[in-house]
Amino acid sequence: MSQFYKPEEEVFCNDGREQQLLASIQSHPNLPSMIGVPARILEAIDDFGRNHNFLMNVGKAKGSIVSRKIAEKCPTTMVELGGYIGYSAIMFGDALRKAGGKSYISLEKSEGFAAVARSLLAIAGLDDFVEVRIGPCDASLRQLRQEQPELQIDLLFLDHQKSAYVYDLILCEELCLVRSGSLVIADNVISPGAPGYLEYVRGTRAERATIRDKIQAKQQRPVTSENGVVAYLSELVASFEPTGEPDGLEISSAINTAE
Ligand SMILES: C[S@@+](CC[C@H](N)C(=O)[O-])C[C@H]1O[C@@H](n2cnc3c(N)ncnc32)[C@H](O)[C@@H]1O
Repeated sequence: MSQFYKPEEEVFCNDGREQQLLASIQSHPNLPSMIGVPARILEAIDDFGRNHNFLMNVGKAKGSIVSRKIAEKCPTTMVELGGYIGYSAIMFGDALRKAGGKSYISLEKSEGFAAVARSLLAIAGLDDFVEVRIGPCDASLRQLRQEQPELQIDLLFLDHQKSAYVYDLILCEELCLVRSGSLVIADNVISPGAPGYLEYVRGTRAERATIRDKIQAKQQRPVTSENGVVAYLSELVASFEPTGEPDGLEISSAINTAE
């Protein structure tokens, strides 16, 4: 049996595999031992990815790096952009709950994927801790800000459309959801890559202001001040996709250099 997921092919999601995954877990002979045990559900999802069909999950290698960061930082609130079938929400929701966190919010635009995620989170016993919100994440982020004016995202996990990372991070800054003290972790910065995002988080203050101005003008968004995020201390942590392909996470701490 391979240790890696099946390779990613041209069609890599939304062809019924997500519902097959859920059905395979719901009819699994070991289902009783998975109920309320996140690690066992993750193992069953990984089994499906190895033996049946590729799934675009963060996977064990990169996931354990993020879980360690959660244990170190003990965030109160964590938000992920791009939840898919709930693999990262199960892994990181479990880590966050163990670290004493209060809330994990998973933003997913597809109703079908979100439905699978909610079912798997319920089996894992995390449905009262992880909230799955359906819709494009920019709209969900605005909605979150309206509902919770004081909310700060302590740990933001970016794992949706790679070209949207930079737009949505800037939106989080504009909404003061990401501010000094927040940690931002971006997946897939090597494969398939997110060059515009890396340019932003690794840029100087002036370079970041130029990128922000361009985006705000292009999207006709109101130009806002920096909200205290003056710089990111950013590092690439090399790792692997669940298929075995090299990849990496960009881990960026938002800091206020005036502090
Ligand atoms: C790579 S998958 C996420 C994998 C998940 N984080 C995990 O590791 O288990 C990317 C997901 O982002 C979702 N997505 C893409 N663009 C989005 C957007 N603008 N808002 C919300 N979700 C989005 C896709 O539907 C897909 O489910």
